[in-house]
Amino acid sequence: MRSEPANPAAANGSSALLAVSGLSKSYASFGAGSAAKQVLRNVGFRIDPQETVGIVGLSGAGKSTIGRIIAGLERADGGEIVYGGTSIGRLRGAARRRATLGIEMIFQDPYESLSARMRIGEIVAEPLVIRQTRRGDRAGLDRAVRSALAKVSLDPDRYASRYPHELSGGERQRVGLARAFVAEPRLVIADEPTSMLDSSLRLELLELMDRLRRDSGTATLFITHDLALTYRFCDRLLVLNEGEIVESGTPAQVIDHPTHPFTIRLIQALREFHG
Ligand SMILES: Nc1ncnc2c1ncn2[C@@H]1O[C@H](COP(=O)(O)OP(=O)(O)OP(=O)(O)O)[C@@H](O)[C@H]1O
Repeated sequence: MRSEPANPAAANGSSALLAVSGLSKSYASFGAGSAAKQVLRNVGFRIDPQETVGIVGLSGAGKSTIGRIIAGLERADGGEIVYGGTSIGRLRGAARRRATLGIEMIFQDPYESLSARMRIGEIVAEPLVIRQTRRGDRAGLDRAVRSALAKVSLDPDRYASRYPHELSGGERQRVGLARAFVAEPRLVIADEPTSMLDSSLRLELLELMDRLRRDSGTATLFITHDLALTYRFCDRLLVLNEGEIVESGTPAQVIDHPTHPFTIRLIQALREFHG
């Protein structure tokens, strides 16, 4: 089996943007006699600067849990996360926020991920306000927001003062991209960013995300259940099965020469689906 080193941080932590090792997570189960459900087991991988790494797996495999733990929205039970040379897994509150300022997340559901009470311009400005990069420079902040909206093909004059409910799903996900990239992040975690959109819009949005990340030199963790997409958008691929990484490599290595029985089944299913 091709796999990541057991401890990627130790293997070459100095050049990795993100090094995750030994990550484990369980959720409590409800009901009499229910044992806790382990959703991640000894997960380890690294992401280098500017690299796009895909995580594929079936629904419930634990993909989103990995993204949410790295983004600080969940806490792991065990393991280590080193980001930009700093161990962030055990940091809390302001220290965690400071250490992870360069990490942004794009969520699956464009209907839920944008604050309903904020105007689009405010939503896009938020990462800059949090980083205080344009403190006291209102004109500079407006310029940055307008430029971010223009880069996702949303006319700032038409969209900046609207509210999310006035936009279509595709437009909202463009706002999500503008917000994620406005402050030139070092790492974007994209959790199934197009799975709620019509198939006609999916590729367009992913190509836009790919352009934004290339232009800004941003690394990406691309979470998807669609193996075929990783071929096009990922430098490396991790296959997650029931909370364990069972295979990793370039998409060509993994898809053309799978070695783990789960990956082989996944690829067979993909081939049958696409004829
Ligand atoms: N807050 C939670 N409490 C209890 N169980 C949870 C919680 N969050 C996730 N789970 C469970 O953990 C498992 C992994 O969920 P996760 O969302 O990470 O999977 P996924 O691979 O992203 O799936 P999908 O592709 O369907 O989004 C699932 O069985 C899910 O029900």
